[in-house]
Amino acid sequence: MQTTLKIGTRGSPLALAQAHETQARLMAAHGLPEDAFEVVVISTSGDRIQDRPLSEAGGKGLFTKEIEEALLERRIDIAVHSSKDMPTLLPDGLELSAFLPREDARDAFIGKAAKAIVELPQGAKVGSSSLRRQALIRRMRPDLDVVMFRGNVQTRLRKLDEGVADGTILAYAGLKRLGLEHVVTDLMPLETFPPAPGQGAIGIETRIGDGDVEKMLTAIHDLATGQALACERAFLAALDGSCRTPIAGHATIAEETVFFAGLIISPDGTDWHEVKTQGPAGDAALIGADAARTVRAKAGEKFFDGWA
Ligand SMILES: NCc1[nH]cc(CCC(=O)O)c1CC(=O)O
Repeated sequence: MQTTLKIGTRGSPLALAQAHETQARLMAAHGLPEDAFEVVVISTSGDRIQDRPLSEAGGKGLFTKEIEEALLERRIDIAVHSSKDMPTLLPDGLELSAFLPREDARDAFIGKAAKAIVELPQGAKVGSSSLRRQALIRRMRPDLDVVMFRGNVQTRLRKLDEGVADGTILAYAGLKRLGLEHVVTDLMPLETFPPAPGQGAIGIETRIGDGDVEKMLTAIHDLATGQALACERAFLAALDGSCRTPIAGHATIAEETVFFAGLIISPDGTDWHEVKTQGPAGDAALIGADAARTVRAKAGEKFFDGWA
């Protein structure tokens, strides 16, 4: 009997679904039994903080710190994450070494009476705590009342039932992975409501130089998703850190070409700058970083004043 591969994950229903999807793909790719793996649940600060927006509590990294410590201390062998929640800079010694084939990257609207944002009456309440979603909602419908909304899908659906809000927006990918796509009443177009960099892609973090684990992951790595993510994460990295601006970015790969669309938008949704670009998929990271320079130049440094 061989040693088990320890898969580290948060304990939320979505995180567990992602860990189990990773396990299932590894089992299928290598003909391994279920007990060749152990799913190790790790609680993170992001799971414990429920009373304020994560952007206020420290933002990215809140869902990953404790899991990365476990990885570095060899209590786990791989860490399964929502790529969207991953900081652009990882701790020394760790890397994102594989991505599973991306799910639908779009945001989904869940409405109660109104089935789409355009159908909401004047002044209706839409719940979201994501800076990007808040800004994009305000851009579409400045009249709406954007209210702070956190918690898992079940909590949010209950809040909708209780009338705390008339609608909310969540990642379609997460809802699908939870088998909850039936609650979706509308899908937001990529062009007018672009997703967060990394949305819909499961990323697997490992210790740099862990050859056995890397070899194992090669069989389940999706090349196109990896290239798209390299582009989106380079875009984010080149903008991040210097500002807390809502950022959207989405790359697709076709015929060895990466197509990227990125957006930065003021939190009130009144000012935004877009970039659209393409290039060889092998240069995905360069193209993402270049797109960040382009959009930053378009916006001017003044754009970042006030919320930087
Ligand atoms: N920050 C929470 C988070 N991280 C990843 C997802 C969804 C799954 C994904 O994007 O892969 C979600 C929930 C949401 O945005 O609805």
